[in-house]
Order: sequence, then C-alpha cells, then structure tokens
Amino acid sequence: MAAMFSSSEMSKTASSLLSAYASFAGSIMLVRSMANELIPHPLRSYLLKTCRYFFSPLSSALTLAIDERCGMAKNQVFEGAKLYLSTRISPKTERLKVSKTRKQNHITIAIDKGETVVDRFEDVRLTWRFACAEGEKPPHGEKRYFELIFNKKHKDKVLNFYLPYVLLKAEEIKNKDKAIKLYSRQCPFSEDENERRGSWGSIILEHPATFDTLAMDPDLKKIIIDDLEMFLKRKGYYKKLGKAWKRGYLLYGPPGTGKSSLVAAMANYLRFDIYDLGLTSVHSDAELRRTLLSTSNQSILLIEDIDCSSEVLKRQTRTKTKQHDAKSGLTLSGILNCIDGLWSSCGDERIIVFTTNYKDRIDPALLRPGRMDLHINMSYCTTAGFRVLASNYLGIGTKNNPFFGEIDDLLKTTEATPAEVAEELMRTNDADAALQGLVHFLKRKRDESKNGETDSSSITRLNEIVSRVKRLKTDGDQNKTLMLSRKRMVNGRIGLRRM
Ligand SMILES: Nc1ncnc2c1ncn2[C@@H]1O[C@H](COP(=O)(O)OP(=O)(O)OP(=O)(O)O)[C@@H](O)[C@H]1O
Ligand SMILES: [Mg+2]
Repeated sequence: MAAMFSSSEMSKTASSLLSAYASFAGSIMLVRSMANELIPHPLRSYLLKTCRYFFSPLSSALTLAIDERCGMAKNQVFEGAKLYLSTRISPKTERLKVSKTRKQNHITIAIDKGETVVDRFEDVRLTWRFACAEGEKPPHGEKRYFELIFNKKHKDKVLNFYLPYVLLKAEEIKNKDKAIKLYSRQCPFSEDENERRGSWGSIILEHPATFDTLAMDPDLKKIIIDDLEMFLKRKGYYKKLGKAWKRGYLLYGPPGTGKSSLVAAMANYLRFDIYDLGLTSVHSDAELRRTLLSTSNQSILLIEDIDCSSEVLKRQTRTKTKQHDAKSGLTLSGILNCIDGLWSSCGDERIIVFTTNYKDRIDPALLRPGRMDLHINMSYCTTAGFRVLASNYLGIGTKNNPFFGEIDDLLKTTEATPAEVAEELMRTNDADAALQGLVHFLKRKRDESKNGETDSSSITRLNEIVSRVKRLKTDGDQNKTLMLSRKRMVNGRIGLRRM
C-alpha cells in the first residue's frame, strides 16, 4: 500500500489523520466538560459505574467493603483489620502512619489512606486497600473503609475462616500491647483525626492506681475483685438468663476517699478502657444513645458525680420546657433506658460506674435493685487503709513502727480521708518525720472537733462546698477556677483546719 503513495501524499494523509484525531479528542473533551457541567455528580458516577459493568469483561474478583461503622456503632471487622494489617505491611508499601505514646513500649505502625497491603491465607491471595470517601462528612467525620479483594471462588473460605482469623489476631495484638485508653467527648488531644472531630476522643490512661495501692477495707477490696472476676467468667450465664452482659457499680463517699482511683484500679485490673461521660456535654436522649453506641466492648462507662448530673437533668428539662421543646432534652428515663433498657444490650462485657458524694441525693429510680448491682461505700481512712498508704508512700506498711499505735487510735476517733492522710505522708521522705506530721494533723483535727466545730459538721461543710463547686461546674466557664479550688480542698491542702 505504502508503495502506491508518494512521500508528500503520505505526510498529507498523516497530518489530516492527526488533525481528525485532534478534533475528535477535542470533541470528546468538549462533550466531557459539557457532561460534567450538565449531569449532576451522583448521576454521572452512577452512569459510569453502569457503563463499566456492561462493557468490562466479567471479573473473577470479589470485593468486600468494610465500613468503619455499622450504622451508629463501630464495626469490629474494621477495627480488627486496622490492627491486623499493622503486622502485614510489605516493603512495597509507600506510606505509613507511625506513632508512640509515652506509655507504649513500641512504635505503632498503621497503613495510611489509599495504601494497599497484600496478604496470604493458605492458598488465597488477598488485597486490602484502605480508602476514604472524600467529600462525605457524616456526623462522625469522613467515611473510612477497607476494601478486601480476592478471587470469588474463595468467598466461603474468606468469610468463614479468614475474617474470624483476622479478628482473633487483632485481639491478640490488642491484649499484648494494650495501652488502656481514657475516652472523653470531643477530646482535642486524640491522635486520631476522626476521634478529634467525632464524639469520643482518647488519651492513654496514665493513672497508676491498682488494687494494691488502694487504701480501703481489705474485705471490701476482695468483694470487688471477686465480683469483677465472676463477671468476666459469666458470659454464658448472662446469655442463659437472657440478660445483657453488663454490671453496674455505684461508688459513694466523701471527696478524697478514692472513688476515681478505684475506677482507675478497675480499668488497670481488667485492662478495660474508660469512657468518661460528662452528662453536661450531652443535650438529648438521642445524642446519649448515639454516644453510648459508639463505645466499645470491654469498657467501663463512667458517670462521675451523678447527683450533680441530676441537677443538669432538671436544669435542662426546665430550659427545654421553657422553650416548648421538652422532647429533645436529656431525661432521666433516657439515661435509664441506656443503662438497662433495650439499648443497653447492644454490647458485651460492659461496666457502668456512677460516683457520688451524696447517695441520698440520687434519684431513687437510679438506685432501685438490679440497676446498680453493687453499692460501694468509700469511707474515711481506716487503720488497714493507713497501712496501705504507709507502705505506698513510705515503704513501711508491714513493719511495726512506734507511731502506728497512736495513729491507729486517732484514726478510730477522727474522720480523715485517705487523700488527707496521703498528703501528710508525702510531705517528707523521712518516714518518722512524716508519721510525726500525720500525728499532729490528726490531733489538730480531733482538737478542732472538741473546740466547738465537730468533725462531722466541718466535714459536712467541706462536702457541701465541694458539691456546690461540682454543680457550678455545669455552668461553663467558671469551670477551671472552681476545679482548682476544689482540687486544693480535696487534696487537703486547704483542709478542714483552715476553714
Ligand atoms: N482510698 C485511697 N487509696 C489510695 N489513695 C487515695 C485513696 N483515696 C484518695 N486517695 C488519694 O487522693 C487523691 C484523690 O482521690 P480520688 O480522686 O480518687 O478521690 P474521689 O473520691 O474520687 O474524690 P471526689 O469525690 O472529689 O471525686 C488520689 O489521687 C489519691 O492519691
Ligand atoms: Mg473523683
């Protein structure tokens, strides 16, 4: 053919072909830009997908989409895959996320958005891709998901064996290097962008409290540990009874008796995360449900100062009623529903802890039998409690000491909180001087009560102030200053003697 054309004719043909192609490509560009302008985005992607479906050869690959959330709750397969894949990173991966907190032993590695990891399970080749749907901003932040791609013929093997294997491995990884997390709402410090924007954010729980370091009645301590142990072992039992696998504890007692420390000790003992729910940050029953549904299993839900929270409830209901919008407020029945209504059964191995300084101020509905399984009275420092503190702070708990007899006698007649005793013991490294200081402190308290102001009345006064501070805490900005003064009082720095 080429021989029939002269070279000038050939170049003419080539240039006309080129210009025809250019105008064809131009028209395609034009049509495309017109389509972009005229056809709305969702319709365009639908049309593209349909065209692709009809014109591409039948694929042998199957893709599983694993969203971060199942409705309002966290998707455990997504969480598991995130952990598991951190151990499957290949040298080909181009972008990784690394982090390490002070409490973690190792650097944590995770794949970043858009990255792909290839895994093998027996004879199956699996490709994982971490994706993020851009432009979508549902209430919980951008939509993140994994795609798991493999040959269709392995569908049953992947669903029945591979994914359960991934979950099992993830559980092992979690338990091995688990740093216990303290979650609170809208935590600005979270490393996870989604958590920062979403409803819960977390930091590593740094509280060193354990059952060994808690100054409390040894029998009571044993009751709590046995109760927790029994709870952990009773999955089948709860199922048989048709009850949700959860347990509620009410911790009550004066400020500085170790309620918050006990919650930290429970978390450290069980290796459970804590979700610290301030009811002041929740504005409706629906928001409470959403918030609770996004907590994980094996966790402690902590609602501190529940007596003050009922103030919040009253206040909110009052305001809402004023606004003729009572339906949308946070109500006591909303809380009760989440604790032991149908909503509470959406999760396993959950512990709920309420703390209060005033058990008698709590709405009786919260106290009715079966709601809070164990009521724990955190009392003033006992002689046994003092031995624990002396051992923790001075390293002399078990040895006999000439001051012990006098201190024991004083503790039997004077009400001092473990926080106050701990404060005295911390004043110096010299054990004898510290114990001498504690004797003076306790004697001063005893004398104050003899000189008119009884211990119980001054303690009631202190408790009243702390409680007022906590209630005012709900009023926003005054928060910081008041928290400070409360802390000083509780830690005994101001103490009863100076009131
Ligand atoms: N029973 C205890 N055993 C050991 N330490 C304690 C105990 N109670 C208090 N402390 C010490 O006092 C500090 C304050 O205690 P904690 O915050 O646990 O008290 P609380 O009962 O939660 O007080 P509040 O009612 O004000 O919240 C703790 O950091 C701890 O050092
Ligand atoms: Mg507390």
